[in-house]
Amino acid sequence: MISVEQALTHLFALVSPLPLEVVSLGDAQGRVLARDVVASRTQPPFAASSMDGYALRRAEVEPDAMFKVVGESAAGHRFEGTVKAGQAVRIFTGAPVPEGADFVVIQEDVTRRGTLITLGHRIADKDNIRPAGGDFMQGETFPAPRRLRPADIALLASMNVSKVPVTRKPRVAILATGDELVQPGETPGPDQIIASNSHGLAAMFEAEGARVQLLPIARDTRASLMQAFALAKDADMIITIGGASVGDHDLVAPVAAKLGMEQAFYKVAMRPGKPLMAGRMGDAAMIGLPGNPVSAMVCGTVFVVPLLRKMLGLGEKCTPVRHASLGAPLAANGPRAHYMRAGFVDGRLIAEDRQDSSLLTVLARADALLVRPVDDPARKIGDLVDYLPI
Ligand SMILES: Nc1nc2c(c(=O)[nH]1)N[C@H]1C(S)=C(S)[C@@H](COP(=O)(O)OP(=O)(O)OC[C@H]3O[C@@H](n4cnc5c(N)ncnc54)[C@H](O)[C@@H]3O)O[C@H]1N2
Ligand code: MOO
Repeated sequence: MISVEQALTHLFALVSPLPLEVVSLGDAQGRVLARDVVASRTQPPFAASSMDGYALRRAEVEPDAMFKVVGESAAGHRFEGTVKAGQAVRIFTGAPVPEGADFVVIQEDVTRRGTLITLGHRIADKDNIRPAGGDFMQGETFPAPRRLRPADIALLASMNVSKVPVTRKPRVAILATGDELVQPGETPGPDQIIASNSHGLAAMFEAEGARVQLLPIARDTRASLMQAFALAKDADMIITIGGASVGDHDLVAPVAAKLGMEQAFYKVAMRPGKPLMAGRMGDAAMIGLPGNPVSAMVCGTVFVVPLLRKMLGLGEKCTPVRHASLGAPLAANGPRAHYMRAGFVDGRLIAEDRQDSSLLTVLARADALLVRPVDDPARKIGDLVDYLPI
């Protein structure tokens, strides 16, 4: 058995960053920017008013000063003239500040009669002008790699970038195996259960930016497994679920080997998730996840998600652990790293009582995987522990 860290090293060696594709801005949310993007314009492109009011010369601002309003500058329609001594231009938020003006008095501080305005007694120092290029300049770089968030999309739009170079989505084929499995919505026989893992993992990988292909459930025969693998031809990564252990019907490893899989490792010193296997299978990375539902989801979180990030060009990093203080004591851990389902109560982390790897209700209500290192000693309330948010 190898450690979680050793397994991750082997796994990273199985995948490489994928090529880029160009998508329209409307399709860029959540995608990973693959190349630096350069602003094709300056924003704002002119000095702009940040308030509705009157543009005039700062040097003339004094209590009760009077000005003649000689025109208007609105957003999209600038005042073409120059503001001269004793003159003001009606101006609105976002409008270009006219030549000659260097100050905007907000309209609340002004009394207007006809074309004349009188300033109030106290005018704040703030000029209410946004300088040209105050947000960004033409030629400024928006750096890759970066997973694009809504605010990034707004910024790229503002830079007049309408097409975005992003890393192609990793194509992940998920293959559930087992005679006992039927799809959600089907009617299971008396000895059957619903295939849950493929759907949980598909959701996890798609949230990370993968395109998931759910293969038909393979029965516990070599022929059925072969057939299912054959459908995964275009995949960058093949994930099998179940059939990874030592039972007579655990056929994934021998069938994968027959199909040319070069196994990088089998079995990791972790709980849940011990019977994990991985290797190269043709052009794809193949990862065999254990069948127990929580084991499959934990392995997805700890191993597959970091690989997808590497494929997306986000670098070779395991998901960083966070720290929290314990809300209940923990017994000493054994020789396998333990990823315990745990929840926050009043800001402190408490491990669930039941940690069996079949319990999806426990996983679904958990906030975190509390990470216990190999041979971690007993812990008391208030001790700092590592966790992965889920
Ligand atoms: N003698 C031993 N028995 C087992 C060992 C061991 O070391 N020696 N390891 C145990 C551990 S740990 C795990 S985890 C499981 C993993 O076994 P497999 O990967 O071969 O998985 P299966 O036997 O096919 O299934 C286990 C369990 O999970 C259910 N399952 C499978 N696929 C799905 C799915 N897609 N959705 C929902 N549930 C699924 C399956 O019905 C079984 O209940 O082996 C232990 N045994
Ligand atoms: O270690 Mo198995 O992966 O729990 O239940």
